[in-house]
Amino acid sequence: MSYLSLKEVSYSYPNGHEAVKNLNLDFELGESAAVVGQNGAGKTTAVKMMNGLLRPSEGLVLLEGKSIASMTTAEVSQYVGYVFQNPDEQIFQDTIYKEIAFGLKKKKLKKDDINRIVKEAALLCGLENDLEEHPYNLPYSKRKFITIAAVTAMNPNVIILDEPTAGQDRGSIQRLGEIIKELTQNNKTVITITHDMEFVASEFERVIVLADKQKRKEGTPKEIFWDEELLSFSDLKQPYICQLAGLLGHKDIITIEELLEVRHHETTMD
Ligand SMILES: Nc1ncnc2c1ncn2[C@@H]1O[C@H](COP(=O)(O)OP(=O)(O)OP(=O)(O)O)[C@@H](O)[C@H]1O
Repeated sequence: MSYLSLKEVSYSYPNGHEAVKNLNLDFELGESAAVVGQNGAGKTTAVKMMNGLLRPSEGLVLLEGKSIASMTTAEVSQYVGYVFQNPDEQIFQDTIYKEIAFGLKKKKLKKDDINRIVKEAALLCGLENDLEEHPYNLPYSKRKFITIAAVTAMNPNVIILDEPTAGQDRGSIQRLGEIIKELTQNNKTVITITHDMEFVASEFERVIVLADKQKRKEGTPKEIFWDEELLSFSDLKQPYICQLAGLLGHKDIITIEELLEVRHHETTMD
């Protein structure tokens, strides 16, 4: 049994627009998965159903095999945390410490425990020196990390990140990769919506492709980014390293290390 599942899930918005159709997905603890697809494919709608922000029009969302239908969104979010695409929709306290500590205080944890957890989450997200700052004194890119710290501090088993690399520089994208690694090593599941194919190729074990409301394929980055028919149908771009490998006449390359290895092999064969 998977930790989190969508079973034959469909969703129509109140105006009647169907955004997700007959979606089946299973997630295990400790895995990282990227959800990709063109604008409007249904990615955000699908992940919002995973933590109860939206409720399926048809089908079931299961946590450890049990339907979440009778749970409140607040109850589901103890297990499935959601980091919004825009941090400003999530931040509402006047210091970073208070923002990260808010949920922990609601849980009525002891002050020492709250301090410890806030410090750990801040360290993970590179905010350890900013705890007394007003969130809006920090740039947008850092505000995203405040919301990641606030969600991870609550220790949910599943963390959903919506477009985490948008507006981030190279160093911050690297930090995001490290955060995802650390979380999965701690047996957390990280599900990330992203349009950043370089990030997908370098950080994720599994890629789920949505197109026109439905799942078109799931697989490893190699299985996804070398499926030309899928890329064209789903309007997805190959990561640059795949494009470069293709220009050099190689297929099934997904990392720079793999490309260097085949090139090295070729030169030593000459
Ligand atoms: N509140 C809403 N009411 C009606 N239709 C909506 C609403 N929110 C989203 N939609 C529509 O549902 C479809 C799926 O939207 P969704 O945001 O899930 O796609 P997405 O794959 O996350 O897109 P993007 O990459 O642009 O964020 C789109 O056609 C969108 O216009």
